[in-house]
Amino acid sequence: MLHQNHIHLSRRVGPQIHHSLLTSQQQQQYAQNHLKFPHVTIHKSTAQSGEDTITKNDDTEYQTTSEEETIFALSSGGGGASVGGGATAVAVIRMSGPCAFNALRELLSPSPNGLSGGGKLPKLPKARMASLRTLYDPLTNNDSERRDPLDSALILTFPGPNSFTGEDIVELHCHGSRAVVNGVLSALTHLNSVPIPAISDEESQQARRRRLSLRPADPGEFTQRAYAHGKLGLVEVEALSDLIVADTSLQRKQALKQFDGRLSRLYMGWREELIKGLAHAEAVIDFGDDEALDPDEEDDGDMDGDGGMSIWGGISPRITSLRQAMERHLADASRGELLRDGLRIAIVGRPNAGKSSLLNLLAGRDAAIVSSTPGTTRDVVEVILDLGGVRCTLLDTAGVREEKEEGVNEIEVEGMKRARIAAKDAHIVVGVVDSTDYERGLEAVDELINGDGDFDDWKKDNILYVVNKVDLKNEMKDNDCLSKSNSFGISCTTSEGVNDFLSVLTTEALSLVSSDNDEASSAALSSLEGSEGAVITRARHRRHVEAAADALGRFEVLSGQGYMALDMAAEELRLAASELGRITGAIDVEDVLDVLFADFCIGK
Ligand SMILES: Nc1nc2c(ncn2[C@@H]2O[C@H](COP(=O)(O)OP(=O)(O)OP(=O)(O)O)[C@@H](O)[C@H]2O)c(=O)[nH]1
Ligand SMILES: [Mg+2]
Repeated sequence: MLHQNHIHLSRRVGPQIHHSLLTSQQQQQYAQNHLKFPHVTIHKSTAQSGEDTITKNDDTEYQTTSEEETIFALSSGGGGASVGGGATAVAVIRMSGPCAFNALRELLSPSPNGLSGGGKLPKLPKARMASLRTLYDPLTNNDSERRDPLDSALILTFPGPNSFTGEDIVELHCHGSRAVVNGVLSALTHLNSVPIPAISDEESQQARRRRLSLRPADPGEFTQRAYAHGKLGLVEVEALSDLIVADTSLQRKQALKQFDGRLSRLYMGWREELIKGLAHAEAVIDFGDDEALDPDEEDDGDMDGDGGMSIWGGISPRITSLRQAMERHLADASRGELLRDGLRIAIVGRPNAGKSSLLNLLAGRDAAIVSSTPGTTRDVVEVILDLGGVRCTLLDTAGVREEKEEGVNEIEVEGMKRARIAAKDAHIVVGVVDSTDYERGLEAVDELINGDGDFDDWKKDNILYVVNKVDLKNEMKDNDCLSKSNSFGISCTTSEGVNDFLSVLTTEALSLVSSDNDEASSAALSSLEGSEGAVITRARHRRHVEAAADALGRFEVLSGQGYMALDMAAEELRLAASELGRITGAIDVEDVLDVLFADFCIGK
């Protein structure tokens, strides 16, 4: 049976295979130790196709990708509304998998019998060289002499394993109209079921179907295959996902920094250090401390709990400095995560202060209703802004005032409740005060911030006061109501003062996400070459680094207790190493993958 012992380079075992990173001997050991396939040998590719082969120990050969289905998708915009976007000049359709080149040959064939007609096989362009070719429609009525042209397209082929997915890839750069894109996608979908009169016997029909079996890709499936074939690590996959959805320049820069591998290098470097410590522990367990200590290793004079030399030798101080590096890495005020997720800026204040007017002015469009009736805004209105490269969600909220004031109804009360929640969840609060009703306006903002015990103290530093409608009261500029250092006189009607306020708001946003001045963090990272500027960008990474640092803290206590606690101390090192391995995908991360790839768009 051909597929009986086939290794599926699929989501299930994929994360643990990194061919490009391992020597063939390591790969073999990996397969035997981790993949539980002791009966196979992995050979690096020598074939022109470049596909690795796996030999079963009874010498039957399998191609690693032969059982993978070939997938295709529209990878760019274009194609019109029916496939999720407006028409563009060019649309890129990608195929990946063992049938990709055959499918391309079929599209290049003008004969109504396609490849099965016995005629000359259409030549594929040279690998990685663009070529302008006519694509023919295999769904053309069979009575015609020639298939109908589908498009004149630029074609590129990337033979595996030197491709994004590690498989054979074809890129069709077509014209971006709905008719062309739908025509090509439909041709690929039906390729294996196109009736070919030249083939009469069932067996040949089946063989043809196998050669041309394609299906539409799932979201993120190209990247998933790249990961399964060791082309990308987990942290790089996450970075790619961030890069695709980046809205601002700083988000793009952060994603690119992570994509170039510096964050992976940091975590892998730490993990290697821990594994060295573990090897030391194994040696002590097996041979006793005299033999375990490396004679070249400088003894730091560490004392164990019994007053003798530590059985951990030079390992203990290294682990301590590793834990400290992790703690510095963690003490970054979540800047990377904030930049990735974006900041929330809530505009609050009394009704009629001009909150919606300010939101509209900053957004450059009439996103919220403005009216002279107090209590106009009820629901929270959100607009996305790019402030100096920081993605910010600006939230306009209902005006807050005493519930017993005249005219307040239950809908407004609900609106005020939502305003309080928005302010509490925001990273920056902008309190808008009407200059003609300054005292009450300021009181309302202060009550919202100080009245609720839940309001984080740190956030009280991130409040900007905007005294609006200065056009109505010019003497306001000298009035003491602008005495707060973080307050600005503006007019939404004349735009006076708005630019000054915007530049301070931008500086404030940048200071929350910037790590440039963060000496602690850069000191933590510069110890590992090439990892400068690597910051935590996801809560998932933070959880694992925290757990690793905790384990190292416990190790430090246990390592001082001599032989008695040797096993337990080693276990903490193992735990810390596996937490770091979970970040990079070196250790099973099945649960993470499902969520991560579902976040990708189709075609990536
Ligand atoms: N003269 C003057 N009028 C302004 C200014 N800003 C806003 N207004 C007016 O003030 C009124 C209230 O403005 P909104 O932006 O709706 O106020 P709001 O704070 O959103 O009010 P609620 O949604 O009810 O809480 C409108 O009539 C605006 O035209 C300003 O700078 N100068
Ligand atoms: Mg409003």
